[in-house]
Amino acid sequence: MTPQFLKTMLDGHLGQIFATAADIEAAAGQIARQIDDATWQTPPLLIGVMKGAAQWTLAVSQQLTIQADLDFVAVSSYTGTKQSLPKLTQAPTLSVTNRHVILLDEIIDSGVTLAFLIDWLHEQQVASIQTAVMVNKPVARQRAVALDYVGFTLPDVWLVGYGMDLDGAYRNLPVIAEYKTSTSVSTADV
Ligand SMILES: O=P(O)(O)OC[C@H]1O[C@H](OP(=O)(O)OP(=O)(O)O)[C@H](O)[C@@H]1O
Ligand SMILES: Nc1nc2[nH]cnc2c(=O)[nH]1
Repeated sequence: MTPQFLKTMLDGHLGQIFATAADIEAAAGQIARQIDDATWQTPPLLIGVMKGAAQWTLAVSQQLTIQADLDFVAVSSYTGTKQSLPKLTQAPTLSVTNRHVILLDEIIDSGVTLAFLIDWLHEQQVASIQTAVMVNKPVARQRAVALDYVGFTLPDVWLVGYGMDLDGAYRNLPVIAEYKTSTSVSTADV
């Protein structure tokens, strides 16, 4: 049974629900355990990629039991479902030089955003970079990016919820859901 409010909010565009809030918290917890168990010469610096990665960054960072620093960058490259060149609209406030950075993003799709940020972090002379993504959509990859921690690997459909948007909407949905660009009326899931 799909909560009625999701159907109402997405108004005929709701497709498959791939993960609930509980599934996402559990995936974030497993990743936090792996980060806990890794060997760190200095506390890692977690950097969330705003806006979309806000929820994911907190889900992972709040389940860590080791000391870690937390910061954010803002990058924007999508208007609707169309991508343009990524722009760094906000740099981290902490110094990243010589830091062991964990980049957290809620989704990797073409890979252009994370590849751009990884290049930028190398220019700032970080000590190391790891990546932790909530969703890996590998089908349309254009830039290869090494993924250290992955929550869910999903098909090539437009996703919304848990930070993922369509023109700014739906980020607050507590699930990862498919947004169908063509509307359909179904009674199967009522
Ligand atoms: O792998 P890619 O194809 O580059 O896509 C991934 C990026 O797309 C979204 O960013 P968006 O530009 O929509 O900004 P947002 O975080 O503000 O939603 C998302 O937050 C990722 O950062
Ligand atoms: N919201 C959202 N942002 C993306 N950026 C790249 N792929 C996606 C996607 O499927 N959904």
